[in-house]
Amino acid sequence: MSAPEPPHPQPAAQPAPVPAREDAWAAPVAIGPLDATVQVPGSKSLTNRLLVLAALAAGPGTLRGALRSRDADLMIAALRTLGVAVAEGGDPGTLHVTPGPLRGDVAIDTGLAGTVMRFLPPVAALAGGPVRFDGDPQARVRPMGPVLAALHALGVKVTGDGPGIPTHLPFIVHGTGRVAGGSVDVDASASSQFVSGLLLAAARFERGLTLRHTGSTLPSLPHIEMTVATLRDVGVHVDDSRSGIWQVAPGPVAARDVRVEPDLSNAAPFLAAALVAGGTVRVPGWPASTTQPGALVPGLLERMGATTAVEPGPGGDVLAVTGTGEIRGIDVDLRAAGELAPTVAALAALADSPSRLRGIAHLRGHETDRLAALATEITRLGGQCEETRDGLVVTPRPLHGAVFRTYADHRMATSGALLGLRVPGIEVEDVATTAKTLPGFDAMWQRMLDGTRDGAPAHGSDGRAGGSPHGRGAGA
Ligand SMILES: O=C(O)C1=C[C@@H](OP(=O)(O)O)[C@@H](O)[C@H](O)C1
Ligand SMILES: C=C(OP(=O)(O)O)C(=O)O
Repeated sequence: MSAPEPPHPQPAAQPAPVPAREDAWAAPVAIGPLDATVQVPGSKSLTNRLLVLAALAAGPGTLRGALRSRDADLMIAALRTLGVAVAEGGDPGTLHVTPGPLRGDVAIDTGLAGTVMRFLPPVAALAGGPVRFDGDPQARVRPMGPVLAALHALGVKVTGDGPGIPTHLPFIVHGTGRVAGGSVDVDASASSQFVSGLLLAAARFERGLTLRHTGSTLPSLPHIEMTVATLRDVGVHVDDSRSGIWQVAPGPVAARDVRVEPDLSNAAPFLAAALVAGGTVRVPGWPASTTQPGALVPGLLERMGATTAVEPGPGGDVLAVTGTGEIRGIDVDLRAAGELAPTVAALAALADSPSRLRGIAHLRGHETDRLAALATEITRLGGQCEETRDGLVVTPRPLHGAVFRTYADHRMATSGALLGLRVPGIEVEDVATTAKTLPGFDAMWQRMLDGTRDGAPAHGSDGRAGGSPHGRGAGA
């Protein structure tokens, strides 16, 4: 590993032990190698982009395999509030979206969803009146300024509780039914979602949009590429040939019938579990090509000691990750895939050598300050994890059980679960926070440990492995 950066100023005291809350979840310890297949629901990022595009489309469209979780349901509720009809099909993952004239004089609850708070203000600018946005207390500290300043620069009135252009929730976007569009500069170094939100609505601006990123760094580029790809899939012309500049032509958004890929970032902790416990974890439906940053998961896990294989399955490719229980430290720039940092940090705390995670200063504006949260909670378990200017340095130490605080952050909860596979006595506070993107996470985690598939026992009463071409619990 290269020389670690000097640590960011740390609190002098060790984190105090916290008493277990009644809702704390005793993370199960793995008692042997895993052999499980985990069916992961639809991608949050794709579901919420496809919902927005369906709402802006020229006619009714359908999403299949859509995520149903707090973030997705907040998006659905917000679109309904704006006058878009979203109806469930035969199963909850099928959503029929019928656009309508966008209504003003309404209020939108963003919860803690970055995709809702950053993607919908440009849509609200197309509504026929003021749209008020507010969210969870923690949402009120997430950065919003650049997207609101961009709307202001494009001629949209945006007001907050104080003077000037607001930089945080709550705020009001004063829709007039039209946005002239044109050129705008945006500093997206705090979140790629500022770019994605503006691009998603831009084809409906009269002159389209030319957006230039002005900041020194740009996180989550795959998520911007996902935005561009989903726009092109609905017939919108996007020129991204110049680095840091995106040009969206004005024009209709086509209605589509689309299938949502599984959420590869949510697959990450399950696949990482194979490194911690040893054995094999498989995720069916692994896309052959994708713009999801979770595409980096196999390579990252290989660098940390796993072997990976893509196997053909009845419902498409199955990614299989196999570990021995030995984990290697890693020095990695996670700028492109900050969502994976909590999983990598948990693995790093269990590794046999130090790790350095770089390029993720923007995680300080996620669901919580994720760098501080990870450093505090890994330290609470007896580990050593220090913040740097743009990441974390993790030095493995023997860990012990404690309450693992989650700060309303779903990915803190999944990190705690991963650590708990090896460290007895970890109690994950508020595991229900995983409902942000993965409701039922704790039951899925237990099923993975039981080696079951979709709740079915892995072994029949005769003790033989359940029938599938891939061994116990496998199959799409
Ligand atoms: O556009 C998206 O769907 C997302 C972009 C990323 O945001 P940041 O660029 O703010 O990290 C990512 O972390 C988030 O979970 C989802
Ligand atoms: C940062 C995340 O979410 P959000 O979409 O709320 O930004 C995340 O899911 O890791």
